[in-house]
Amino acid sequence: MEPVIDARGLTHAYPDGTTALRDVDVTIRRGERVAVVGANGSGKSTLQLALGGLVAPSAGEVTYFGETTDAEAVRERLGVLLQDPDDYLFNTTVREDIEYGPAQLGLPRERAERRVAALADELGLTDLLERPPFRLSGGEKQRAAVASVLAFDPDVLLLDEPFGAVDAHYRARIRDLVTAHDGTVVLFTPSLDAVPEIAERVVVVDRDGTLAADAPARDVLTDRDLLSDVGLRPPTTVRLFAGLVDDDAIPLTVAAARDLLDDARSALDPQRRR
Ligand SMILES: Nc1ncnc2c1ncn2[C@@H]1O[C@H](COP(=O)(O)OP(=O)(O)OP(=O)(O)O)[C@@H](O)[C@H]1O
Repeated sequence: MEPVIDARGLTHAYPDGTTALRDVDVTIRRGERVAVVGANGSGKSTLQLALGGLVAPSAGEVTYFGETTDAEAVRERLGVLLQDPDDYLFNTTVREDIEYGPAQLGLPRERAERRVAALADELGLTDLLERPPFRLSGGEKQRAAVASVLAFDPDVLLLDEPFGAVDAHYRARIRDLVTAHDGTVVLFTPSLDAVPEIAERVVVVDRDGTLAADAPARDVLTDRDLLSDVGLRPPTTVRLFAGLVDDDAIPLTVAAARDLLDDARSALDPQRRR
């Protein structure tokens, strides 16, 4: 598949001299679902800003859709969810915030309204649409911010911590919306539990802002030494099953873990053996 974002030699130092990224090469291809993981302060958000064209890196270059290095030219194809929901919610009502993207794209009013209504329903925002965004709880704000990015159906989603403040119910809803997204998804997160259900490939940012790995999700998520070196904890299922089963049989999701335990129980219980 062709690259939708291709970054070469990205290095970024903030004005105070903090170097957040060092010589990062990463290619995101059409339709891929990639997680970028790393400890707090490793440089994930800086990488998201650089890939999303919201920060000009000190060195290196990002090419979009094999066509251009000008992020502004492809702005409406990139859905960038920043870490802080307050960065999105600036209109008078939640409805206006979610409608903003489709309106900018010139989507016919009726289609935009249908899309906003469907997302509001999915994310439990229907009764909150006429409220000023600053009168929302933390989780509600996060859900509204996610809705405002999904509303314009961008080709590429770059999502920094979309699950941060939300409860388990809406975490699952957001995960389902993201996995159903018919495009490319890059998820930036310091927590690996949500990764297996979303990403097939994982990019690991080390604490010094270099890349420590870029490999299939299973290889990274079961590599306890690598994760420990970069200051990350393996997903819960990996911590539970590591050493009990072969690495390539470790379940990465709760559903896979349940299946494995159920099979083990059937094997142990003569009544249930077929
Ligand atoms: N505006 C800024 N000015 C100076 N340093 C910054 C700025 N923003 C981030 N940094 C520093 O750059 C490094 C990388 O930060 P970044 O926010 O990219 O990390 P992160 O991996 O997203 O962290 P977290 O998991 O905590 O969100 C950190 O050392 C951070 O303190």
